Amino acid sequence: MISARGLTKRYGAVLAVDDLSFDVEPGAVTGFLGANGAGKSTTMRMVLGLDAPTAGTATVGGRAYRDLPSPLREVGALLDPRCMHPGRSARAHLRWMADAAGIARSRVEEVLELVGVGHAADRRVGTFSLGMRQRVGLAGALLGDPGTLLLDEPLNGLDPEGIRWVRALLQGLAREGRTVFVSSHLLHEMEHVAQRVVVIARGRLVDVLDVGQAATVRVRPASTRLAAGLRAAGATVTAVEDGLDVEGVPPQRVGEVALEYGIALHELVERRHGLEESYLALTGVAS
Ligand SMILES: Nc1ncnc2c1ncn2[C@@H]1O[C@H](COP(=O)(O)OP(=O)(O)OP(=O)(O)O)[C@@H](O)[C@H]1O
Repeated sequence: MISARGLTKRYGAVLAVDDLSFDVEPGAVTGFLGANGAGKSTTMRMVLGLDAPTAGTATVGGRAYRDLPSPLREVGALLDPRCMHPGRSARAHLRWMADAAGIARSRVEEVLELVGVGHAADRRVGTFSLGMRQRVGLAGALLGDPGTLLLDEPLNGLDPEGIRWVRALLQGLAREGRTVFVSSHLLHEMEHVAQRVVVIARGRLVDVLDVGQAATVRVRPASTRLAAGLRAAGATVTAVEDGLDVEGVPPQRVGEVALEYGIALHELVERRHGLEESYLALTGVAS
């Protein structure tokens, strides 16, 4: 688990991270969503001990990063993939990391294959596209088979196939019980990869949202008899345009109630509450 408590970072006049507290639980992908400059990278750098907080603490499994006995085996990180040495090959880059952490070189070959860069392992990283560098960066994060992953914008520069692949990889890692924390400034990316999302704006916590939990069933026609029947069945019903929005009962139950009342439905659609609605509502309030 990653925990931030009162985490604050000031760069001169800029308050980059402002009294941020949140937990990232194992077993799920947790998104870290905020506009450019909201403070995501600074927060991740503080968790990784690369920046010292002005105030507050950040811990992984209850310890500060610098106190972890074998950091690369406990925490895998992907920060800016443009920071790799352009003259080194992907294999040399990963071997250098593995040697520094006492990890067997055979593991380098495993992660190269895992991220799909095996065929280009001896090419200089400087010749790689951003998407390929992201894959090498991910390989580096996975090298020590860590229980916790912090990935800063890992989908940047990937093509649609690459994005689908990373999503599946991260969800698989979370299912194995790992803690996976992934930042993005793009809402729809988070909606498809994360189960929970920590939302920040201007360095402050806005909210922690569950993605796609509650659902609304939209039915037409907007029959008052149907609305009464659904309420009697325990639903919350709101009249909208030419239909009804029904919450609190599953779609099958809505269909059954309509049948009981002899009402022909013209439409019955389940809509998961999108992160977008919550995000816009929240950031609208916050701005
Ligand atoms: N080393 C630094 N010195 C001065 N200001 C900094 C430094 N690093 C970050 N900042 C400022 O702190 C704020 C937060 O930046 P940060 O990079 O953490 O945001 P971010 O949410 O990761 O944005 P992006 O999505 O653009 O990467 C910004 O105003 C940025 O200009």
